[in-house]
Amino acid sequence: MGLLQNGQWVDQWYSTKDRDGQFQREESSFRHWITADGQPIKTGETPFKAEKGRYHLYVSLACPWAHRTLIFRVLKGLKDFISVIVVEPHMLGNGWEFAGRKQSKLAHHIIGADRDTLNQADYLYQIYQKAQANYNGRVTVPVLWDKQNQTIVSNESSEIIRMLNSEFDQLTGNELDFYPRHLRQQIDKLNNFIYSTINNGVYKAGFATTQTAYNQAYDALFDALDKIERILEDKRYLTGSDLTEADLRLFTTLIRFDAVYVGHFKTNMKRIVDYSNLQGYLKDIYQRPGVASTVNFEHIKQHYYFSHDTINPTRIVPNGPVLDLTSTHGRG
Ligand SMILES: N[C@@H](CCC(=O)N[C@@H](CS)C(=O)NCC(=O)O)C(=O)O
Repeated sequence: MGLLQNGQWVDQWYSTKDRDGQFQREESSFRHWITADGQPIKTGETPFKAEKGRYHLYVSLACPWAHRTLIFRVLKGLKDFISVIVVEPHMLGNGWEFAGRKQSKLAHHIIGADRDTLNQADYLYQIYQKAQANYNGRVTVPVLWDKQNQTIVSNESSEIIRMLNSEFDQLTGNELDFYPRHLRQQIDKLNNFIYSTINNGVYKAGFATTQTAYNQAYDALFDALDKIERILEDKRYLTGSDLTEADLRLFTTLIRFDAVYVGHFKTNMKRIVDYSNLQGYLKDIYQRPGVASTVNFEHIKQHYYFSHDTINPTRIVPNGPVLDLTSTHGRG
């Protein structure tokens, strides 16, 4: 894996040297917004109007951030409006790759990964180069691509899901609102807490290169899970009886937890199945129509165990665990 430096691909792992062994996620670079009427949210910004067939998502089925966008695409009835291409789960020397001829020898094709039939790229970094020839930074999924202007609208999942939540409603007629005005403050607060301790917290534990950095992340993560377990004691979802963005953002980490993070990232004080409220809540969301179709455990496990060879040098991908996500969730 690597990054683009002045538009050139450089194979390089995350550096934790200057931060006492702590992993820090880089800020996303493409931050434009699609709007319903095509008016940019800030004056002078490039306009991107919500239109059927104009936009495209490049995703990995393994990635929790990309997963958010896939869930919103399904729940907001956008499958016929926004197309999708899935990268291979193995992220190696060339970063994210598409299925096809030029695939590196080590990475192998996993069912469910696609060729880039839209831009004919072999690697995701070529999509970034196409959008900005001298781009500097990491090459991450998800990418929201504009077919009309041949550029990246956004590579920030938290903002992509906001656009999908509201800006296409006039076209789809789907007015489900996962970020309702009256809950925004509460959702934002939950998001901040869950992002730093849980969503990114598992990575902080897994990518730590000192015991102290790992310990800090581990403690904050399990304190946070205990807190969420208590919130879910008398509420079906985080803010009450309605599913919101905060739940969907938490879900993509919870669904990977027992399958990957417990072992690979050493977040092993407890599994999600050991928490009665969290496990029921996880199943409840998984069983919502459309959600299970966005979950691919083969891509999830292949990605983490195979790509992070500093953590798992043998690249052996475990066969287990056996997960039960379809039995009654009991959260009604
Ligand atoms: N802030 C970004 C983060 C996305 C992200 O870090 N994606 C990971 C995969 S889970 C990635 O593509 N990493 C490649 C890299 O860092 O080089 C978002 O939420 O959209």
